[in-house]
Amino acid sequence: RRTLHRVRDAAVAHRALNKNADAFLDRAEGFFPVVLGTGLRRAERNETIVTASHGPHWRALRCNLSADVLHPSRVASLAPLQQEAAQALVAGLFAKVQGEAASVVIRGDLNRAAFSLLARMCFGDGVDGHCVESMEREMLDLLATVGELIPVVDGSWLPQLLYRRQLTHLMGALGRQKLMYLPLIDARRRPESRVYRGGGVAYPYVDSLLDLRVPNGEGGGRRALRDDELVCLVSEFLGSGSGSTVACVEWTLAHLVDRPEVQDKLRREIDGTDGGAVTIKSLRRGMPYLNAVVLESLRMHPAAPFMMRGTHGDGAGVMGATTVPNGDGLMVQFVLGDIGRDSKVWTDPDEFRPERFLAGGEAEGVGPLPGPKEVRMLPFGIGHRHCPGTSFAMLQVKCFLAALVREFEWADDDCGSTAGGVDMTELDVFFKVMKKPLSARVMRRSSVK
Ligand code: HEM
Repeated sequence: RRTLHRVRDAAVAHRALNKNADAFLDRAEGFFPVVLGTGLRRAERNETIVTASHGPHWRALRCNLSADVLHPSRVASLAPLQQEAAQALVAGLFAKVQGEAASVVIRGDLNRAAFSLLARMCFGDGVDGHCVESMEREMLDLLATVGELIPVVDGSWLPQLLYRRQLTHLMGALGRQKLMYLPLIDARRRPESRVYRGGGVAYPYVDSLLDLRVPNGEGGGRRALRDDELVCLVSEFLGSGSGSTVACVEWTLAHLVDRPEVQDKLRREIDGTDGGAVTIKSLRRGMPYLNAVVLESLRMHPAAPFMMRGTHGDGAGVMGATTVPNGDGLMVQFVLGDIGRDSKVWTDPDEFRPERFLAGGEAEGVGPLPGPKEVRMLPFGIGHRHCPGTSFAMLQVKCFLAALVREFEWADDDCGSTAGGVDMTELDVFFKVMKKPLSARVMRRSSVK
């Protein structure tokens, strides 16, 4: 069992993750419910990128995703797919808002759009829509169960005894995922599936995983990934990529509903860009206010509530933990929401104020990832283990928001709000989500003008 230490302070995070980065390269073993549930010994475990220890296996998995699938230069080629997903999201809302306005709980629509895009990137084009829906349902179920377990998993084996029901449910969900994913993975093994016809996904994630050879441990040489490993990696891709972007878009919309003047200002920027047709080019060229709005949202509500690292000797010293029982090491939990609202670093940290990220603002130059000189927020982590989906996710969130704000006006829905406006209560489960899903009054702009 390891000792758990929580970091809520930006300066301590900087001391650990920038100044002593090498001591914090590892994940905290045994912290992840899936690992706890399977209970496999490390040598047999189906590691994902998140769970793998720093070393050659992790490096092979991570390089494959970040260099072959999500490298910033590749993200440009995924942009048309993101645009298509945004258009499908808007079309779905048009269907819901048939009159002038409607009350909409947006989370489900966002999740469908984000998940379908990732499923396409994962398995290629042509996966049946019902199959995608079933995968999405199972993923939501899995994330909900993992979310129940995360607060109680502390690196010991006790939760395995106390939370048997949730662990059994988790194993069932993983088993059902396996049944759904394996036929789709097998389909990608057929040579004809590798013919790229243009206009779709050029190199699906599954193809990259099938081509990958990972170090064979003590046996030496390299080997292909086992079926169970492929299933876990696909699950990680679909799960970590969808819920995170959905949470970020939902939180941002909630603030736009709460602060109509911010929404108007954002809409003016969007309307003024390329005649209102927001393209990936225009998003990449700038749109400083949209960028500021998204960063402010991520500062206050980082989609991943915590970031886990494991450390020993030096790292434990940096944390001020001089006595670590049994020399087992220290599990360090960086509380990302608290770090982004550290009052020693931010003025009025609980206020949604995107202007702070604009030129002349207190956070001018602060981006999604911190530089080596200071840590002010950590929405995508930091260092070697920072989120490999950062560029892709930022683009996707902006793409969805730009489309939603261009086509609709978003207002407070009386039924869904408290007397004080939108209910911003947070719930830390697998992701940091709105405790009460956003319900907004959505008006088509054509009917507003
Ligand atoms: C708004 C969206 C997202 C947020 C806020 C987010 C946040 C994070 C954070 C905080 C970490 C931990 C980083 C660290 O320990 O330094 C992480 C890791 C990771 N994320 Fe994301 N993420 C997002 C989207 C995505 C997407 C779209 C994907 C892939 C499709 C992805 C895949 C991963 C993976 C595989 C890791 C593990 C990296 C490693 O351990 O080497 N994430 N993410």
